[in-house]
Amino acid sequence: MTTLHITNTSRWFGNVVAVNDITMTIGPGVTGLLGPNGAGKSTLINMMSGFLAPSAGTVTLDEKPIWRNADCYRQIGLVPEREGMYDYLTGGEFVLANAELHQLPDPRAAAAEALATVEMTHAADRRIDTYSKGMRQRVKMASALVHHPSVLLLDEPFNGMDPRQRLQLMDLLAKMGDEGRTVLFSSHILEEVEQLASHIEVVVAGRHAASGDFRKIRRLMTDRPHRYLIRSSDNRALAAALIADASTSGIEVDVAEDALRVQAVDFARFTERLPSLARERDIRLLTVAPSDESLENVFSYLVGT
Ligand SMILES: Nc1ncnc2c1ncn2[C@@H]1O[C@H](COP(=O)(O)OP(=O)(O)OP(=O)(O)O)[C@@H](O)[C@H]1O
Repeated sequence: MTTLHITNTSRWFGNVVAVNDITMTIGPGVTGLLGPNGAGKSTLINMMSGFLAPSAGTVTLDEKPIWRNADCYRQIGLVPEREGMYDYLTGGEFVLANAELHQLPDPRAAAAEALATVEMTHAADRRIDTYSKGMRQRVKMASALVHHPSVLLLDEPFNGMDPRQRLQLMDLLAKMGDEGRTVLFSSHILEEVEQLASHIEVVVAGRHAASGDFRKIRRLMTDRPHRYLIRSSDNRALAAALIADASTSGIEVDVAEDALRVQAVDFARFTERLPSLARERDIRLLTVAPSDESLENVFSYLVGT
């Protein structure tokens, strides 16, 4: 069993605080690290993989600090977000180089096995600059897996993959999680995380926003107050009906937009009541659009900013 502990960890770059006093534990199975762009996910992953020292706090693997600890590196595989590959090598040579760096007893066999795991054997002798983005991603994955690490860290691994490649990678990660490996992947796409990880850690603006079961956190997100932009055949009559209903806490008539801006406090009740309130008054609903659905807003709600 391999467990990563991040304890009161911060990392700053000059006066930018990328990670701000985060404490979390990542155990065996698949964990999703979710957060909008710039939240600090890559910085966290780089500290977990030993590429970056924490400015404060500790990052440990089974109680041992990871920074400058070669024993830990042997247990960790990293699939970085950046491309940064030697394009003039073939995929096979690239994976082999990593097998040799790890001083594996039979680097060729290990490289061949890792390439087979990601279904890249057929393209192993082609230069990396002829690969598609998805193929590059798979070769990076093979290189991270070549030494059979017990911890696999992946930074935005699904970026640029087509749906089939995405499913393949999801299956592979799920299998590794089931085998008892500690797998952590970052993403800013809720649906991606939902499909693969039952346990998630949410970071927003460098801070730890939520941790735990995906469904619990999804419910928190769904239950938050929502804002809508509504256009109808009679905005003022609809506004009067909505303000009398307990599902709504605020309404603004936006004359310029010829619309209503509505704050719904009870999401489930609001989505059920709005159509009936309109129907009862012969009002036609023309537009009902959420106006605060960006991930940043959803996440900000979780951290209470
Ligand atoms: N080497 C660096 N020097 C200066 N600032 C940095 C450095 N690395 C990261 N940052 C800053 O730290 C913050 C967090 O960045 P980080 O890349 O960890 O976020 P992220 O959640 O991975 O975002 P993305 O999904 O866009 O990669 C950002 O404000 C970023 O600009």
